[in-house]
Amino acid sequence: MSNGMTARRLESIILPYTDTPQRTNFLATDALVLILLIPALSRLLSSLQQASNLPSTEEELGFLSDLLQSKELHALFKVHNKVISNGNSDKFFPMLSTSMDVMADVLEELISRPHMSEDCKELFYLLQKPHVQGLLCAHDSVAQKDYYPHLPEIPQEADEDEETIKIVQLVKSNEPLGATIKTDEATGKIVIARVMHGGAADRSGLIHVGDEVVEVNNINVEGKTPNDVLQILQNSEGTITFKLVPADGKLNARESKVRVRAHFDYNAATDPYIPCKEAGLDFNKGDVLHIVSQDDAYWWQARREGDRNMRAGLIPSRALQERRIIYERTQISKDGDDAENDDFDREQIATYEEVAKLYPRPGIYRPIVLIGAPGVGRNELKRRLIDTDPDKYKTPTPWSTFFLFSTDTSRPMKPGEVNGKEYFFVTREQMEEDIENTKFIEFGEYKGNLYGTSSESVKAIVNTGKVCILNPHYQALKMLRIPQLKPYIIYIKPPELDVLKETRNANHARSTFDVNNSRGFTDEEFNDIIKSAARIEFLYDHFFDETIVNADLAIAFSQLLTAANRVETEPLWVPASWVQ
Ligand SMILES: Nc1ncnc2c1ncn2[C@@H]1O[C@H](COP(=O)(O)OP(=O)(O)OP(=O)(O)O)[C@@H](O)[C@H]1O
Repeated sequence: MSNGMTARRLESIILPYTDTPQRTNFLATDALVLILLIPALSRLLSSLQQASNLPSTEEELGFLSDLLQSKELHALFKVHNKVISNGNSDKFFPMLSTSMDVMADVLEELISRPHMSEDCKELFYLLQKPHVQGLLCAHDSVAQKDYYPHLPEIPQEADEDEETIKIVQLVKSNEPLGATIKTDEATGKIVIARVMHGGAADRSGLIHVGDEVVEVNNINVEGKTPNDVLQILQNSEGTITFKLVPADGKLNARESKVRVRAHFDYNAATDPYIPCKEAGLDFNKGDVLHIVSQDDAYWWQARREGDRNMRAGLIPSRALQERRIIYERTQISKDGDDAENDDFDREQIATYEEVAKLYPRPGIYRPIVLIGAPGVGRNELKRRLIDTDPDKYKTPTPWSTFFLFSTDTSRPMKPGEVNGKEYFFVTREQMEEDIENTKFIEFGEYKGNLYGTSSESVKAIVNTGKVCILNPHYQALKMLRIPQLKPYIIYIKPPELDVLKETRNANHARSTFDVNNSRGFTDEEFNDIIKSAARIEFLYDHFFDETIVNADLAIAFSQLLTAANRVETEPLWVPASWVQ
């Protein structure tokens, strides 16, 4: 990737002085940080006791001295220390950090009900009590580790003639500082390039992006490179002191709440463009990421959802990743070896999709959609699922055109056929009009008649409190994946070719490529299944909520049952627009 993509901006992570000279990486290395707040306060207290000659009033000194000795302040410190030490323990880990949002969802859900049971009424009443809300709010603050003091900015108007300097003392602890430095291109000075959200520097509230580093341990860093500064840090022992010129009036912004699902794998170590590899966050396709900052157009800060590490890492922004994909595609089409793949649907560039949690709604079940290559076994799995509870799992009745009493038709309504049972019968004109108006998820023509599945039939099943199960053609996905239907999409993947052949032949599987279903699959058909599966994955894998490999039928089916159960009972990530 060249051609003016992003100039690589070199940054160095501020690493602590370590006991061992090898600095392996950002995450694994011992580090400094922790503001010497308590020792500083004790020092202040003892100097106050000796400082009768300070130019302050008796009253002011008395107040300060009382405050510092007060039981309340000491109790607060104890709580603070306890929270910090518990925060480092694996025993205590919040299940979620957004209980206020859940509460709002529950209230909204309750209020929308025409009738409320006594239990619901009590819950509704309780959740509105200020002390319950206060408790949940406090819970979320602790879960988000939002209890560090955010110190006010040094006033701009103070000492206009003098440069304001802040002195930050740090001590070694078990985590990295969570900040990077670079040489400012305009001034040539060393500045703080980035403060990682949730990292030690961020939580201290004392180090901000743009702060100029003047001295490190009394060594002036003017004219030095970031690497020289790292060297000083590495050679230092014990407490370390930074002398910083604060950046102009800014506090670190609060975290954004955006969650995205990643549609690509990312490995910072192999990314030549990341400004600081050690600060990168690796992730896999399908991971949900909490984007905590989008301040930089090219490098976002993110945490993996559910990760206990509160320090954010750098990931490529959507804009940057899209440019990379476009560039890669132009390279591929230049090489001309992938012409087959740039047809329909590849206009979509899947990078990140904003997601939110959808909570199960009693009596309203998400449709389950089985997608896969023809012949892979979707009908078989669907049939087995329906057999477990035919009252609960329903498949939509298809629509068909017919020409009643006409002599030249191929599909008259047969005697004994009931409209709405095997098919909903409709005139061709009506069906063509409905297709035009995108009322059909999928449709096709067979022997002169149109057949199709309408989104209304899916909705009808959902509205009667049943679980709708479908196995449409994969091109139907775009029509299905809409907020009104909220489907859960399971991709049924074939196993490796030899396992596919072996399992199907052992089971005397009937080929679906044969209209009469009267023979087994040929080798060519097995190959076609594998080929078309690869194509479906290439085009649509960013739509899949889950993948089940259909090797052993019993195992695949039990995975499908588990998935169906999960969809009914667990909050799951869906496109954010579905829950707004
Ligand atoms: N895991 C498996 N092991 C052995 N046989 C299987 C397995 N899964 C499905 N089969 C058999 O393979 C054949 C084709 O399966 P099925 O009809 O479910 O395919 P399909 O994906 O619905 O195909 P199409 O989309 O073309 O209708 C059936 O005879 C089925 O019993």
